[in-house]
Amino acid sequence: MGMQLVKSDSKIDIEKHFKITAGPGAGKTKFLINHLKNVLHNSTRLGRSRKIACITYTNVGVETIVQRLGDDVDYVEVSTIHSFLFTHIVKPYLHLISGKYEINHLKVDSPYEHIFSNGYFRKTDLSMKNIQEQEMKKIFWFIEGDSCKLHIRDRKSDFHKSLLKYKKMFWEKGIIHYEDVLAFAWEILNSSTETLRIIRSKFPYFFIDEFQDTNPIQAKIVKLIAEKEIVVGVIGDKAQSIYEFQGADVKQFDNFTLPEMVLYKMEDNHRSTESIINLLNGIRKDIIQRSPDKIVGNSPCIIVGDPLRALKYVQEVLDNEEVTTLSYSNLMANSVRNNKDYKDEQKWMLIDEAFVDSNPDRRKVLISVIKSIEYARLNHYKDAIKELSRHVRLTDDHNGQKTALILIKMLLNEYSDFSDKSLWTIYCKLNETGFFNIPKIRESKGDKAPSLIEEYYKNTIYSSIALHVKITEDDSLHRTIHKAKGSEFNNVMVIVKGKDGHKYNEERDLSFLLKPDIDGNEDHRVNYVACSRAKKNLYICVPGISEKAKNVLSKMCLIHYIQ
Ligand SMILES: Nc1ncnc2c1ncn2[C@@H]1O[C@H](COP(=O)(O)OP(=O)(O)OP(=O)(O)O)[C@@H](O)[C@H]1O
Repeated sequence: MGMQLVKSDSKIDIEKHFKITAGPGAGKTKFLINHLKNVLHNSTRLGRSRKIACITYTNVGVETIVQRLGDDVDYVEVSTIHSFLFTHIVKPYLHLISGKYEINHLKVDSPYEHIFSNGYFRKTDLSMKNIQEQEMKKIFWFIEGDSCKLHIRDRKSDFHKSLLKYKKMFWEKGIIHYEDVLAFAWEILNSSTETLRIIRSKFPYFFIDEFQDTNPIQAKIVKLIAEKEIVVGVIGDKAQSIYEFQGADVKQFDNFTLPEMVLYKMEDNHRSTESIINLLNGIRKDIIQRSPDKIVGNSPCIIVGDPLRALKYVQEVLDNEEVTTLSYSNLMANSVRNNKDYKDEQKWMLIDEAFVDSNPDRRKVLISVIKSIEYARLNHYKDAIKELSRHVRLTDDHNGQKTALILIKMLLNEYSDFSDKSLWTIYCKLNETGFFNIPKIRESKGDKAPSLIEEYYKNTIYSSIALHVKITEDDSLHRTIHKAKGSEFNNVMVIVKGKDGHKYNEERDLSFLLKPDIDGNEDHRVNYVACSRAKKNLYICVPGISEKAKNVLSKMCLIHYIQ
C-alpha cells in the first residue's frame, strides 16, 4: 500500500500500527501530541494501570511532550527508551538473568555512561588481542539468535568472551551501562513470556518518536512486544538519522514494518521561511517540502571567516536578537560558549581522558571540581552538586550537598580569578578551603627542577581543560547539532569546521551543500538537521570559500566575508 498524506492535525485509525515519515518542521511532535489525546479520549483499553507508552530520544524531548500534554499526562508514560526499559523491564526483572551475566542486581540503582576502566581492561586478554584502549568506547551489543553478543565497532573478529569478562567486572559492582540496558531488556523479554505479558497489558499502545535513531535491538524489542495485543506507531525522518555511532542504522526506519501497518507521509514545513525550505529541499530529494504558511524571510547566508567574529557580525545585523550557534563538535560548541578560539587540529576528548595526573585520587577530585563548575555556569546545579559532593569532607547532614553548594557559589564568584590561569591556581584555592582531601604536589624549591606533575599543573590553563567537559543535557545558546535535535530557534548560525582533529576541507566539509548525499553520508544529515532548526534566519559559517563553491552556492544563498 502507498503512503497516505496527513497533516499535523489529522486524525488516524487508533487501533492500527502506523509509520509516519516526514521532514523537519512538518509537525511530527504536534501530530504525536494530537494523536496521544485522540487515543486517550477514544480508546476503551486504557486505565490507571494501562497507559500509553510514548518514547522519545532525549530528556528534553520528554519534557516537551509532558508539558504539551497537560493534565492528560497521567495516562501516558513519556520517557526515553533507556529509562522506559530500565524502569519497567530491567530493574524489576534483572534477577531473571543476573546469574547468566553475574550481575549484582541488588546493587543496580540506575544505568551509567561507560567510562573506560584501564584496571579492568588489563585484567582481560584484550590488549593481547591487539585491542586499543580507545576502541573500548566502541563496544556495542548485537542480537545473534536468541541472545545478545558484545562486539567492537569496525572489528570483524569475535571478542565476545573477552569483552564479557571486562563488562562483568562492572556488573559485579552493580554498575550497568546504558548500552547494557537494551541488551538486558531484550534477554529478559525473550526468556520470560510472563514479563512480555505484563508489559503488553500495562501498555496497550506504544508510540516512538525520532524512530530513525533507533538502535537495532530497540527495534527488535518493539517488534517482539508488538506481536500481539498492542498497537505500535513510529514517527521519524531518515534524513535526520544522526546517531550511527550509537548503533542507529539509517536503513532501519525504511525497513521497519509490522503486519497491516499503515504508512503516512507529511510534506509541510511549518517551521522555516520559504527561502530556508528551498535550501533544505536542495539537500534532500526524497521529500520536497513546502511552506503552507508561505513565510517570507531573508535568504540564507554563508559567512566566510572566524566563528566568533561571524557571531558578533550576525548579532549586529540582527540588532542583538538571540542567535543560536550549532557546531558538530563539543569542542567547538564549548569554545564559542566560552568565547575562546580553537584550532581545527585539536581533537575532542572527554575531560576524563584529557586531564593528565598520575595520582588517581587528586585527578578524581580536580576533574569533578572542573565538571561541577562548568555545569553550574550553565545553571545545571543538580549535576554540579552531585559531582562535587562526592569529594567534600562530610560536614553537613545532607551527604555533603549543602557544603558542595556553598563551594560552587564561591568558585563561581571567583571564576575570573582562576579561569585564565594555570590549574595550579585552582589546586591551591581548593586546598585553602580545607574541604577536600587532595594529595599534595611537592613544589620545587631553589634550583631544583619541578616534577612533571608540578609542571603540568603550572603550565596548563584551566579554561583549556574546561573545554573538555561534556554538557549532557545542553540547552544553552551555543550547543552541538546533536543536542539541538527536535528544537527550533529563530536565528541559527551553523559552524562548519574541519571534522574532529582535521583541517577544514571544503570538498569534504561543505559537500552537504555542494554535492549532497543524504542517504549515504551521516555528516550531511547532521548538517541538514542543523540548517533545519532555523525558523527566521540561517547563517552558515565557513573558514574560507573557493570560487567554484561560490558559483554553486550563490544561487541559493548570499555570501558575506568577515574582515
Ligand atoms: N498545523 C500547524 N500549523 C501551524 N504551525 C504548526 C503546525 N504544525 C506544526 N506547527 C509548528 O511548526 C513547528 C515544527 O513543528 P514540530 O516541532 O512538531 O515539527 P517536527 O516535525 O517534530 O520537527 P523536527 O523533526 O524538525 O524536529 C512548531 O513550531 C510547531 O508549533
